[in-house]
Amino acid sequence: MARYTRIAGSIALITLKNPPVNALSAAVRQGITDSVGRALSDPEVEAVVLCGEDGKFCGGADIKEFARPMTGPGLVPMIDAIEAGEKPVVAAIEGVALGGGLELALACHYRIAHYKARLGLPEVTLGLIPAAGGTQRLPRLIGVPAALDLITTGRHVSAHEALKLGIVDRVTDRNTLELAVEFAKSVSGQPLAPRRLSTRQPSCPTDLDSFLEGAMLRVRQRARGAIAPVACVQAVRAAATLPFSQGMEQEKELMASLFTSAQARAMQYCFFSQRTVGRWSMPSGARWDNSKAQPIHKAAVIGLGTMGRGIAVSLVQAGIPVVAVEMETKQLEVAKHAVTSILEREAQKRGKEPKLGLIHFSIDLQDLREVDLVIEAVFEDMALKKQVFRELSSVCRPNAFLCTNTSSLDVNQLAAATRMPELVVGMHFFAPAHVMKLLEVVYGPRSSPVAVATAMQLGKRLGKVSVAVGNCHGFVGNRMLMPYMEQSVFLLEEGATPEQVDQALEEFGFPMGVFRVSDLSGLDVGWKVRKGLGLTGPGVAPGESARIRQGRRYCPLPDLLCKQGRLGQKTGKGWYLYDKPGGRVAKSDPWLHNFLEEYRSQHGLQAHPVSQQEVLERCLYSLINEGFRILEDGIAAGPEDIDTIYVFGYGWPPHRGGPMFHAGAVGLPTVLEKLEHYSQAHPDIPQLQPSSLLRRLVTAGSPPIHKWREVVKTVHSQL
Ligand SMILES: CC/C=C\C=C\CC(=O)SCCNC(=O)CCNC(=O)[C@H](O)C(C)(C)COP(=O)(O)OP(=O)(O)OC[C@H]1O[C@@H](n2cnc3c(N)ncnc32)[C@H](O)[C@@H]1OP(=O)(O)O
Repeated sequence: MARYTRIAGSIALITLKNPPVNALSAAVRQGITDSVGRALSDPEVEAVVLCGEDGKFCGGADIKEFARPMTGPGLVPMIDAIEAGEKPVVAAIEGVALGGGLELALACHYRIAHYKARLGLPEVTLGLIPAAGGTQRLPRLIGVPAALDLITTGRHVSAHEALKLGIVDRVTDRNTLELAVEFAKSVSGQPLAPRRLSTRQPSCPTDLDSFLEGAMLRVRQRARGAIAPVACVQAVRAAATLPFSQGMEQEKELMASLFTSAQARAMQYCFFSQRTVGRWSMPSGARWDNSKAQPIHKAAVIGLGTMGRGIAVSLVQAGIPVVAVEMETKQLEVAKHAVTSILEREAQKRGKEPKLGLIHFSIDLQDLREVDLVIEAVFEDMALKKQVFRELSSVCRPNAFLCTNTSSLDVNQLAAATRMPELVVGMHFFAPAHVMKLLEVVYGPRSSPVAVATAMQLGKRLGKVSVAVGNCHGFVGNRMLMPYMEQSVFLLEEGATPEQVDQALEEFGFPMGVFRVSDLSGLDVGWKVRKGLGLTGPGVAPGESARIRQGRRYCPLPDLLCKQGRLGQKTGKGWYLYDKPGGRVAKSDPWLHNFLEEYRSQHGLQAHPVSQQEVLERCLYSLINEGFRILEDGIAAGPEDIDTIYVFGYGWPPHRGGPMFHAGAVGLPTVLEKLEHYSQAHPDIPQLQPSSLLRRLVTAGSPPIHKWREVVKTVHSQL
């Protein structure tokens, strides 16, 4: 709803009231419409101030209403009525003005923002365009190039940037409402026509056509198949080339095609999933709302390789004092230089001073005596990590939390090396750790709820999307990646090329195919893991066939490349060829194609054409199948957790919702049928055998994804 009050004699104050973000629900739209009508018709009212309750202007349209039939007044007529009114309306923006919230503010004649406010049109991130006039008014206010940037990226801007761009008229560190009321009084009676954005001409680059063509090209490349960013460019083109009313018509048509699209549904599911994972739970019954996080006043990072440096930077940027530890002076100096330059570069990007005073570099573990939490980020080696944990356990305060940054190692084994195993959790960061949004918080059987709550809370402070997961090899993300990667190399044995597999995956929407990713991260990473698992190297039983391990199909191709020193970009060759070691541009490598042919003939393998469909089905459905097993095992609390991990950490295209959402969208019976088909064709690949949870879900009539947890619960209760 909206509250109407009269203040300072002649000012009508309309306050949006719909916690937690004052979203524009039907009741709020009705309240605004009624209040604006009342203010305009009251002769004693000279001007109107519009604000949001509880220091938040407005978080936009109520996304929860999108799935229901529309009721109440429309957003567009409500907004148009404000702009057309004969009394000045001033938006007093605190907190956020996002999406429909900013569109509402753009219809006001003046905008005053608190310096901490954030503004933006993030509709594109929900698979939509700003269709309450946002695509038509913003270009008329700040020009086509700046508006196009904000609308196609959906990025939020600070109040100061909004002032520079011309979105707001004033920024204040005072009481925004008081200033807005003073301001409203001062502009009362002044002509309103120049303040109505719908009547303005947008400022366009002189070479508008080539500018828009270039923008469309860039947006298509970045969009990876998403349709909303393309529609954003089309709508802004309409603003630049058509009168306002025709632009509004185009905006409406474009929105109509997006609103009910599968992509919009997927992206809105991602939005809510990201919030769902914050309400974490553990099989023990510990949950986000019954477990209290401890405050972290000071932290430490042990091991300043690539991961440790990124983690230290994240902590400092979040304002947390850090002790950064390396084992030797020389390594410490190199790391110190690297961390300092990242901090300086990042601060410069944000127009701030680097918080260099917050970090203390040391080679002395005794410096950890005062810290509340340690993140160990040494080399991925169990014996080494155990040694570090033993030392930490004797040096740190008894109640200090000990976290390991590991991508697959057993958190429980590390916990066992300490005096307080309940204070040990995994914090699986993704490289580069100060950039990537995902954090897997891994609890072992002995991790206490308070340790999990503290790590989750810390993740939030670092600006991460944190997902609590159980302890198993590879946790959620990497465990699901294993069958996916295995299928990709099996497909090479059967006749595909890395180029074909990558192209299929990139057309699906991944930023990079599996082989290009492997070249980027280094083939030796997986080689080491496979050695650890006894799949290659000295751990393999003598006489075991090259293509069978532990009774199932194995592909030695990645190991063979590693043995030849083809480790990917760093050695200038891997699955592709690069112009030099460290080169970034992947080229097809005739050597590799010959090598694959020789390999197939050596092993008596008949190459056959592999279709794009087969690549996608085998790679993606094997990954999804593992996701079902993870749910069954209770490693992830729900499909939203898995999907959030994949969207934020593994490049899964958000417009496809995540792997589990995708399975639901394709249809669970189809996924099951395809897995059965491939499993029969390849009985030596157990990962293709459909999981029992998938079968159960299909038997239960393939319920919608938000009901899967109930089916998982019945599985667990029967165990
Ligand atoms: C013809 C026109 C038809 C449609 C027009 C659509 C235009 C639009 O306006 S689309 C919506 C655009 N707005 C957004 O995309 C903003 C989304 N929200 C956010 O980015 C954030 O929530 C935030 C506003 C920046 C606040 O962040 P934070 O303080 O971290 O809180 P959260 O945990 O994210 O959110 C708290 C709580 O509020 C719910 N929520 C947030 N925004 C909306 C919304 N627009 N509609 C409905 N609900 C919203 C969110 O889900 C959380 O709910 P929980 O139940 O607590 O999980």
